[in-house]
Formats: sequence, structure tokens, C-alpha cells
Amino acid sequence: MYLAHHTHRLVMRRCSISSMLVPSSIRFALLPSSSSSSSSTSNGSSTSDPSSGCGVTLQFLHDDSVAVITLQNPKRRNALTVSMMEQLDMHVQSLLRWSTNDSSNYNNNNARAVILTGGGGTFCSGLDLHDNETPSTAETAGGSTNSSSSSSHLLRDGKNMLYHMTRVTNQLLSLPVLSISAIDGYAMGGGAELTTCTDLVVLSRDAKIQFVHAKRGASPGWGGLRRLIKKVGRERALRMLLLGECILGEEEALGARSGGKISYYADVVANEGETALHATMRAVINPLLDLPCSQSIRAIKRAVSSADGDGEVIDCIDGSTLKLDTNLAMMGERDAFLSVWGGKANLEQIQKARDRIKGTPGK
Ligand SMILES: CCCC(=O)SCCNC(=O)CCNC(=O)[C@H](O)C(C)(C)COP(=O)(O)OP(=O)(O)OC[C@H]1O[C@@H](n2cnc3c(N)ncnc32)[C@H](O)[C@@H]1OP(=O)(O)O
Repeated sequence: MYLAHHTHRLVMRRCSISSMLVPSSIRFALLPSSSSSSSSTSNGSSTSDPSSGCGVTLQFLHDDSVAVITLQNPKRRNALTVSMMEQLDMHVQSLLRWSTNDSSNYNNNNARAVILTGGGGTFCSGLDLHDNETPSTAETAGGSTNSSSSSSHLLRDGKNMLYHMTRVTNQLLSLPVLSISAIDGYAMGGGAELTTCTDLVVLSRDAKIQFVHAKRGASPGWGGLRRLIKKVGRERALRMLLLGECILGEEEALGARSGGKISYYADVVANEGETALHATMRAVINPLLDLPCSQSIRAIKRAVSSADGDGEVIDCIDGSTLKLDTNLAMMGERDAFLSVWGGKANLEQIQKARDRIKGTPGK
């Protein structure tokens, strides 16, 4: 009932691309000016391509206290195109303003939570292997590019992709509000990495998280490796990264029912037939909304981030300064990724994946 009450008073707040803070630091150099083709829909979301419905939307609920980022690439299981990566960045910069009180555009004293989810009953199938964005420069290449594969254009700019996605996902995790991945269906490759960049993970029964990078001749490149180790420990991370061990919503539900913890991944598992977003509202958002003030949520989140080094946070009590450590701790992950991304095996495996993904999920 409480859920229904809150769900019915969801008021979507428009958040147009033009109102976003343009991201600073490292720009994603391979991107064309994709945001210029953006448009807003009437329910307060923004998409890059209204005809295909492909893009990343940002909506605000509950008097601007809860933000929902939704990945939308319906024909490709929400695979991330480079344009979507840029939109995700713009939304995260916007959420930094919203949650750190430095914008007059938001009722930001009320910021409590951010939900990351996917549209159409699935989360994200990783990098869009069919994306045809043109790279801006060859000198930004990471790894070898000695292949004539048609997928090579995606891979040459791995270095830019890594810096961009590592920064954006670290910033998302470091936001001074509670963040939750609400996962229905597949979270594969880079999509699995995205599940590590929120504080909590909520799974539907059909959720499947798999780090397929090794099968693609690659290594995580969206900042997910270090965060995965922090989340599940070294041994389990190695099993997930190298031996194909996946996280399944059904298995997690069994663990939850027996009071055991057969996986270290899910914080909440949806009831039978319930979507991850509904489970998130029921088990996470509603208790947060019951708290008397949002300031304590942000204060505690900042303290937790500081304490475990997820991002260096300084002078944030008044929301004025937020410094994020996005590079140094990721050097090992970066070097690993650049040593394989765009190499011969990676190009071959990505090409094979493109040829066979239909009908053989995760193989
Ligand atoms: C550093 C980042 C590294 C990366 O992320 S590399 C990419 C890693 N991701 C993958 O390899 C995932 C590949 N996809 C799959 O395994 C499966 O499609 C998946 C997600 C399990 C879903 O399986 P199914 O439900 O059986 O659906 P399906 O295979 O028939 O796919 C439906 C349509 O979506 C497309 N699709 C799925 N994943 C994609 C991707 N990553 N990039 C581009 N297109 C993708 C797929 O080609 C198919 O399209 P179509 O219907 O044949 O036109």
C-alpha cells in the first residue's frame, strides 16, 4: 500500500540535456556532438534518438528526492553506444549538482537516492558492439590496432572509453546520496561493471550478471574490476572474471529465503513477478523517504565514502566541494585493459560475439 501510494504520486521532473552541466576534466574525445541531436519527451526524460528510443534518461521522483537513470537501447538489450556514454556523463554531472547543493535549479535539500536501471526488462549488455560512431583521432588508441575487423573502430579508442567510463562510474558511486542498481534481465560485460558503481544492488528473479570480458579477449574497462574486488573479495572476483561464475537472481533468492548468503552481490532480491524497480521502491526508497531529513543521508554517505576510500571527499558538509579520486587507484586496471583491448584476440572475439550473440546468451 505504501509502495502504491508513493508510486502514484510519482511526479516526473523534466531534466533537459541543455540544462546539464557540461562535464569537466577528461572529455570522451571519440564522441561526435551527439547531445545536439537530443530531445526531451513529455514525461520528463531525454533521449538522443526519439525514433529508436535509444539514449539515457534522467527522471526525478518524490519531490526531486529520488533520481532515476534509465539506459535505453531496446533493440540491443540496452547496449551502451558512445552517445549514451556521453549522456550518462551529463546526467551524472547534473546529479552532482543536485546532490551537492550548488544549483538553484533543484530542490536539492531533498536529495536522497539515485537508481540506475535499464528499460524494457533488461539492464545492459555492455558496450554496443554494433555502434558505428566514428573515432575522432587514431592517436588516442589503446592497444594494438592491427586488424581490419569492422569492429576495430570501437576498439581503437579504448583508452578514451576507459577514462571516460571510469570517471563517470566513480562519480556515480561517490554521489552523496544512496545509489542503487535495479537489475532486471541481463547485465553483461560493461553492463556487469555498471552494477559495481552503486552502493546497493537489487535483482529481479530473472537477473543475470556476468563479466564476459575474458571471453571477449578483454579485461574490465569501465572501472568495474577494482570495485568488484571490493565488493566480493579477490577469490570470488577472479572466479567471476575468469571462470564464468555469474550472479543469478533466482539463486540469490534461494539464499535470501534460507537466510544464507550464497552470493555476496544482491542486497535485495525482488519477489516472484516483481520488477527490480518495484523491489527498489519497496525495500530501499520507501524506508529512505521515511527518514525525517535528507541531510543525514548525505552526511552518512559522504562519511562512508571517505571511510572506505571510494572517492576522496573533502569539505562537503556544506556541499561546496567534492573531490573525487578517479585515476590513481585505477592504474592497474587501466594498464590491464590497455594491454588487451584492441589487440588481435580481442578483435577476433568481439567479432565472433557480434556474429553469434543472437540465441547464445553469454557465450
Ligand atoms: C569494456 C566493456 C566491454 C564490453 O562490454 S564488450 C561487450 C560485452 N557484452 C556482450 O558480449 C554481450 C553480448 N550479448 C549477449 O550475450 C546476448 O545478446 C544477451 C545480452 C545475453 C541477450 O541475449 P538474448 O536475450 O538471447 O538476445 P539476443 O542475443 O538475441 O540479442 C537481441 C539483440 O540485441 C543485440 N545485442 C545484444 N547485445 C548487444 C551488444 N552488446 N551490442 C550490440 N548489440 C547487442 C543482438 O545482436 C540482437 O540484435 P538482433 O535482434 O540480432 O538485431
